[in-house]
Amino acid sequence: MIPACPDTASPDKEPKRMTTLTLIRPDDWHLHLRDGAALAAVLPDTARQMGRAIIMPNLKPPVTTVEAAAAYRARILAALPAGSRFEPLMTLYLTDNTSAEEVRKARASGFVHGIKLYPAGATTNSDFGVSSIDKAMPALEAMAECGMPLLVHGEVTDPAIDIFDREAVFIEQVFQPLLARLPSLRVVFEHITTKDAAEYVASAPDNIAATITAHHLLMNRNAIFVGGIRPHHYCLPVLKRELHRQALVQAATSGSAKFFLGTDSAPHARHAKEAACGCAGMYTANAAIELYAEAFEDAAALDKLEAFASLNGPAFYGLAPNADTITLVKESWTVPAELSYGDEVLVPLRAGEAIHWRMQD
Ligand SMILES: NC(=O)N[C@@H](CC(=O)O)C(=O)O
Ligand SMILES: [Zn+2]
Ligand SMILES: [Zn+2]
Repeated sequence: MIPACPDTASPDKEPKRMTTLTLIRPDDWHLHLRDGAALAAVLPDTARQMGRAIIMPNLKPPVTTVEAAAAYRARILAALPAGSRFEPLMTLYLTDNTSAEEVRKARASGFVHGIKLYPAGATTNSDFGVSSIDKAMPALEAMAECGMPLLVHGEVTDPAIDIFDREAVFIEQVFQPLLARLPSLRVVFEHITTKDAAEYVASAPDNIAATITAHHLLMNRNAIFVGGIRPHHYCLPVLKRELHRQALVQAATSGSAKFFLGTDSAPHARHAKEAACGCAGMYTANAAIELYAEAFEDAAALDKLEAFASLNGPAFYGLAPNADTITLVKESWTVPAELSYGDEVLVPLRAGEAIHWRMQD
């Protein structure tokens, strides 16, 4: 990281304000790109900022085979802007029927970098998810054997469990028993939202890591209800109390290599969000690194951003960091009120509001 300070005219009078920030190009370790016209609409946003991204497999139908992942990867590459060097890192969607053979095939493919566990019914397009860990055991054992990371949406789905407690209960009921059975399994606890998860991951062995979204670093659950119900602030796992937000900020800025950037940018058309039963997911890919920069700056930890955004993820996945850099400038700009999304429109996080960092082209 090469911070530059233009306040050299009065070096003694003012505290150093960082106004440009050059980072090794970041990667997004948790991204939803969708497919077809939606894919074509959102992909350029991520490709502009990120070197690579872990592409979530919750399409309709989900990406459950290496063959389907190869075809999806080809569609992503075909939709990239000319000259882009963005690399999609593919994942498979774990089901009760995923075979050990498919896991080994995925490992051998070289382009499948993780297998995603969605508890059935936990989130958007998760109906084909795992109904019980026992059923997925042959696949999970093969993953532990061949070193294939398990990416986890860590929420229980029991309707009797309060929605704000579903992540903490998942740790107890699913995560701990699973790791007791397969202690060498490499696991990414995706989009963690609680102090419980941050502490659990921090104290777990090195094969356990976590992604953290920008929105969970920047907002607490009050943001869902400011002056009325805010469907664009609804995502899963749902935003939590301020004490949890603070614990996530602490984890992300702690310098621990276990935590890394995963936007969980999850586009849904405006009408699907602003509805009687609105979809879960926030769109942040258009301003991803800027939103993280804000969160790190608020925590006076901009010096920790590069490791979180550009180094810890590749290290966990056994990849080299990107070879080029990006530069952020301290400069306010207004997020568009909406973005085009195929034939529809999409409302990004902070629509119509200011963001105080801007990535240079
Ligand atoms: N995060 C979300 O609220 N939604 C994601 C699914 C997910 O990551 O759980 C989506 O695909 O829309
Ligand atoms: Zn999820
Ligand atoms: Zn997600």
